[in-house]
Amino acid sequence: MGGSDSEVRQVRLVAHFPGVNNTTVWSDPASLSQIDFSSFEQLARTAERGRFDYFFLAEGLRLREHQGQIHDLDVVGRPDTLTVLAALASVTEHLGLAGTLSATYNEPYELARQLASLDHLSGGRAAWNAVTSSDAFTGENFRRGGYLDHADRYERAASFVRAVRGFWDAAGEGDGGARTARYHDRFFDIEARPTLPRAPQGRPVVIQAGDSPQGRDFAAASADVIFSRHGGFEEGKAFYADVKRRVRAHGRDPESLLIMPGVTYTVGDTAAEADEKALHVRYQQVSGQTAIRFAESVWGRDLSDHDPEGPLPDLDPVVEDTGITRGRTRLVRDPVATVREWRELAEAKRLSIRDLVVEVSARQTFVGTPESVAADIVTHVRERASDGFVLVPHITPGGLDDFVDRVVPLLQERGALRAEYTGATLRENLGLPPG
Ligand SMILES: Cc1cc2nc3c(=O)[nH]c(=O)nc-3n(C[C@H](O)[C@H](O)[C@H](O)COP(=O)(O)O)c2cc1C
Repeated sequence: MGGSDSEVRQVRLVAHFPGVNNTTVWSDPASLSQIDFSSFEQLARTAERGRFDYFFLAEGLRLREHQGQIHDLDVVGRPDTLTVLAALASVTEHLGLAGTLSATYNEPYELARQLASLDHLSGGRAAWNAVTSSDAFTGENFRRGGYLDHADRYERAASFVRAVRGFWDAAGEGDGGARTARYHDRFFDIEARPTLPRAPQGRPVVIQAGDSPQGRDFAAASADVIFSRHGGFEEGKAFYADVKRRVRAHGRDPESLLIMPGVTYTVGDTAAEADEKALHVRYQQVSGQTAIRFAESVWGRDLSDHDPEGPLPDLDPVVEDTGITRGRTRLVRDPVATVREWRELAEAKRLSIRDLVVEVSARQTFVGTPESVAADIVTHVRERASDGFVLVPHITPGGLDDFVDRVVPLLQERGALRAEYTGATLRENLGLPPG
């Protein structure tokens, strides 16, 4: 991508269909169903109008729980990833279609076949976010696969991705258009021939999301794209440098792995208006009840008798895994240190529980006028804090409209975003080497 330093580096853009958490302001009348196809279609069409690289679905294979009850402060439930993407293939032409599918709970042959099918149906636009899935209780839904330790999940994922790629490669080779691919290791014992011809991309695009050293190495060894949480400028630069170093250590061209942090944004006519809007959105995202549940997940205790508009609980967190909140991907690793930091912050800024949760959990990455947001995005990519962004809107499904109408044209004027799609496949549009 990018080319010489005098050229403007191209910004890669991804539209994240909002998940079932409180990033979306579900109480806003503009927020519609997270299940109806019309919502997926609207967001995908908007992304394609904005010349985004791909549309992206996260996945949760079990409903979130809090204190043994379904966590129902936001919306609950979402349809199957591949089914939605297949339907979207018929209402879009160029947009990539990326689905999160767990390497812990699926089977390589089946998934390789499903992704190859999506690649055929969409004319070369399929992508797979190969996650390991982080919570043991999801494993209860999959008795056969069960749950694995963190390190085992990455070992299985590496073996899984190798097998999936092997099946993609075995298509179109050998007698009758396919050769037998064999995988025998600790996790798999498979000998199979693909049932489809070679996919248009050969190998559909593989994305990785996982932040530990093992996760980063897994991506450095085998992914085309990383979906990260490091959207801020300095943390983004540190993450970018770390991952590209790992990519080089695996003997790969650093440009062959794209780093795409998830970010949120608010645009306004003036900087002051954008700041005001952003703060308003944050308090809508974090209701009093949401703040208490968030605090409970860190303290590991019932805090329902606390006033969200009052001071932080004068209690120590319960350190052992109480399972009070299950099914979130973002868990605090060290509750004692986190609570200590929060106490200091709350005292210094005189924050209530709700103010504190707003402060630590829901800050938008880009806030400003369309001009300043476009300039910030170009700066992040130029300075290698990222190769682009996964935009997570706070309204479902219309939340990308203002970005596409107001920021995209400015990125195009600066030469940082394509005016038209030029590649035949997602891989080509992303500027990745052939699969
Ligand atoms: C940005 C990001 C997004 C993720 N999205 C999902 C998801 O949609 N579904 C899922 O099952 N796991 C998801 N995960 C979980 C990871 O696959 C992984 O299991 C978890 O982060 C633990 O690995 P780590 O210690 O390497 O981060 C996500 C992780 C990250 C960092």
